[in-house]
Amino acid sequence: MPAVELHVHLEGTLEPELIMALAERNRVELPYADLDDLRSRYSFTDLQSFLDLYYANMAVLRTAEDFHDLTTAYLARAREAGVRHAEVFLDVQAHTGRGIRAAEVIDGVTSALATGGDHGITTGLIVTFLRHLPGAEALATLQELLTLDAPLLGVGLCSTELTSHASEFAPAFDLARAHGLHAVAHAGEEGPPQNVWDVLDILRVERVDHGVRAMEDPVLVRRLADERVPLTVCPLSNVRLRVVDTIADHPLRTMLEAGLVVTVNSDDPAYFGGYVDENLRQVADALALGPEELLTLARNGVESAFVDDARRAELDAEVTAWHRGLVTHS
Ligand code: HPA
Ligand SMILES: [Zn+2]
Repeated sequence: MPAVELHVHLEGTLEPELIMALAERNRVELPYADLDDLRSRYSFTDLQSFLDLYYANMAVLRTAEDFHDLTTAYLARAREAGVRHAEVFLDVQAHTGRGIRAAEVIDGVTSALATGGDHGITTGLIVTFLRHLPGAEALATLQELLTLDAPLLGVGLCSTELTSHASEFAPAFDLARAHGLHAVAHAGEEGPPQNVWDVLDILRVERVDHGVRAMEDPVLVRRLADERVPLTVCPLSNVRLRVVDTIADHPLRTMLEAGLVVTVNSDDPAYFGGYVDENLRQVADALALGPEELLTLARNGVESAFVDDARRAELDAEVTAWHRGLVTHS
């Protein structure tokens, strides 16, 4: 299925093998005996238990070349997964906070994203502010990125939902909007439906990342459906971070039936057991999604992407051709 990926953290595509290779290249001491020992840590009890490992592993990312290699590896794997357009998240503050210059990070990532065409993928870069850090630091980070003329598509918000209020980040989101940037935010993953209301009303986001817990609030569901606010859902992530018990318990089908603009995404595929193709396969199997439901998911991705009309028409044509083949051959 030709896919649009709207919720993937570049740092979450850092595969264990690349962690070990970069540790050696950069002479970074890791607290793991070997690859198997590292892999044995990939069992999570909640979002925070994942974030602890995710941030710790970023220690191996030091130079523009590292960020370039990470991004190139993602593009190659994404192409295999059927991705035709990807809007990737980058946690710039997780790197500047370790003494890496923002310019180093941005240079490495954007030089690789510029080769997306070689993989048949159009791309966009969304800088995600870290919600566990003060709102003033998000604002300062964006100001620096604007000074650097970083080619940004938008801004987002991620990390723990439980320790701060969305309003802290309003100045950063307002500045982003004033510069014509798009706005998205994680909400309703570990946090309650109120967090979704807050990012809609206070940060004025155009898409909600995750948003699965919106299902606990029927008035919110009606609003999201009426306003066609896309939700970038990540099924394997939700299972691995215990937002849902099993893939068969995932509310994705119910969300579609409620008229929500749901898309399927990989979040942190190196940590959660699969890229977007595997997310689609597992959710389709477990929830018995047929060709029409898969078509809706694919079309939702195209509708929700921050692309111009010409690119949207191309993506739409690919999806239509794929669906025609699927129906003809079934
Ligand atoms: O699933 C997530 N939630 C919040 N922050 C994140 N940062 C990477 N992945 C995630
Ligand atoms: Zn995420």
